[in-house]
Amino acid sequence: MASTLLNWIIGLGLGMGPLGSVMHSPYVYDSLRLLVLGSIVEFGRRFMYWAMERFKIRFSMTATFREGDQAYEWLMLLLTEERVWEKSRDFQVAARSSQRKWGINSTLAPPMGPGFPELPFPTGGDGGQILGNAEYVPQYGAPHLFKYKGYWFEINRTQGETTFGPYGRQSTGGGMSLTVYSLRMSTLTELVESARLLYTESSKPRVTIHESAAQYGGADWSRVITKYRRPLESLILEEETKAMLLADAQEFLESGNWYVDKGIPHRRGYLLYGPPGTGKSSTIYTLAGELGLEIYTLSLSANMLNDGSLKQIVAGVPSHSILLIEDIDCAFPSREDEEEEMMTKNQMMMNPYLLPPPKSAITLSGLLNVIDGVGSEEGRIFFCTTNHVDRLDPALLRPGRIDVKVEYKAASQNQARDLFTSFFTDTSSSKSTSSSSPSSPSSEKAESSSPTSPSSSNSVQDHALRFSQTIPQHEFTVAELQGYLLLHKKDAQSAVDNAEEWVSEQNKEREERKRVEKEKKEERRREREKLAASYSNPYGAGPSAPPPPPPPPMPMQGMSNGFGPAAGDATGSNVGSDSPTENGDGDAAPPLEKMTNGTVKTNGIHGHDGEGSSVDSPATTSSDLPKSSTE
Ligand SMILES: Nc1ncnc2c1ncn2[C@@H]1O[C@H](COP(=O)(O)OP(=O)(O)OP(=O)(O)O)[C@@H](O)[C@H]1O
Repeated sequence: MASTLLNWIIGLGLGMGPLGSVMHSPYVYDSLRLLVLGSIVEFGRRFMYWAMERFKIRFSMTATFREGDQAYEWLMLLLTEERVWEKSRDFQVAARSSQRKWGINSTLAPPMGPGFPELPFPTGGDGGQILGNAEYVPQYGAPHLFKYKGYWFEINRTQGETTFGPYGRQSTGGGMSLTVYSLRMSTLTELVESARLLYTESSKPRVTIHESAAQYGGADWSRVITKYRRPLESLILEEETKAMLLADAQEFLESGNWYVDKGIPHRRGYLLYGPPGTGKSSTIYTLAGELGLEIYTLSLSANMLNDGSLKQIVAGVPSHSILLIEDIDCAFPSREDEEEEMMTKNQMMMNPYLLPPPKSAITLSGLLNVIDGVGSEEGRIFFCTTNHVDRLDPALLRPGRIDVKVEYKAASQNQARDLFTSFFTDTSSSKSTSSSSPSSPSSEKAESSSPTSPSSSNSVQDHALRFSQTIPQHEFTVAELQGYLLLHKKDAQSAVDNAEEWVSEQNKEREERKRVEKEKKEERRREREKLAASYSNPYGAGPSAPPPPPPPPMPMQGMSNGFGPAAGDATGSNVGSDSPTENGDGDAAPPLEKMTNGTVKTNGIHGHDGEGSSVDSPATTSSDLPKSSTE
């Protein structure tokens, strides 16, 4: 029938026109038959494609999940659990790390290695076992079909985008598009809800930390790290401080309706301040584990960050999560930073080929707007940490932005004792049953959970007491003491015996560090003075005039951007590495433009003398507050 039709069409064509006789050649005839046949097949193919598309639109739904959003993580876990990727043939293999990658053998359960329980290894599509030290991440190039609860789903990778907007280059991660062949919306929502419940359940033993991709020019939270939940009792702080923080955050999360009724933004801000290594970050990770919240952490020193991108990134933090800005003082330049900046400016005036140091472009008002906007998401907790509270602007510290302030100090002798006890008390066998009630003292818990005999437990207590007596009050941080105890982790006796010597060595090292630091400061001061003199007298007149500046170097190959000095160039490295990052304490803190350099009066900040942390919370009554320690 089809052949007759084909012959008829061709015959019609051949019978007509002046070339009719030529066309009667069998070669031409066969070629034409092929051409017509090909056209019919192609038409049929296109028609089928068109019909399929119409069918898809009519009888399916498509949902897109963007990388960096929590829903994307839920979906990826569900797909991994459902072993959707196992038929993949294109993998990227990476060593396992705390960064979450969603390989086919990914899991939210404990990782592999000594001390961790053994995991059932998944098998590949061909039944071969997948060993657990590497992550096999499918490239998701091809669409995958899978069946879930009786419905067919199709999953496809969507590519990320890079856009150039008013705030510069911004890239968003890719994502997944999920097509479900069903007319019921509930098929999709049920899958998403199951994925969410699975995620919530599986992530309980861990704390999830989302890092902003700002330093790579991204505006999302696509880098995800997971850490083990830290038991509250392993945090060596005053019991009241731990209990207060936990109770305050819990109370806040439970009273969402109250905030709505009163028209107050449902937001709570906490500032943890004090020297490095005193447990500020550890406190936040521990609280996040206790409260079952995920952390979204952001560093203001990321070079690509500006007011616009900061706002966009923070807007992507979901409700019921913690926004953490570490080292918030980065946004407030110190006096040294400003002097360094001035020096760099002077150098640049004398040598126009010098590059300005890289700077973040966040303004104080931009930062405050973002913090105020944190409350627009329901139930968001905002934490910030700093080592230099005196640099913070009072506008940042006002209640409503920062509601609770906690001061961290170097370890007290009580903390040294508790640290020692927790270090040398074996709690491994009771880990699974340990509760985390905030109010019970850590030493009590350590004793009750210890499998050691009462006599060995007593000896740990005795050693702990002796150890704490050798550690001077508030001179060493918990991190430093932890570093020392790690050297003697198998021998409590030697930890006690060597403590005195360690303390005196540390003191000597500190003295030496102070001396070097002082010399460096002095050197920088002299350089500044020299530069200031040459700037005010650029022609070198007068007896004390500095030598004229060297001629500007010609742009050369290997220069950082074709205009600036080459890497390793003496002047260039001075600008690039020394001035913007080193403040007086040797901390990395690049100065940020357009920031006011307000000095905070810390009269609202209170301290405990005998312990390593203290609290100042407008929420607590004045009788709850420890006495004021500093002005
Ligand atoms: N109070 C503490 N209780 C238990 N561990 C602590 C405490 N303080 C410090 N540590 C230990 O010291 C290390 C560093 O602590 P952490 O990062 O919390 O300090 P930090 O105050 O946030 O420092 P930085 O200001 O540099 O971020 C961690 O390994 C942590 O286990």
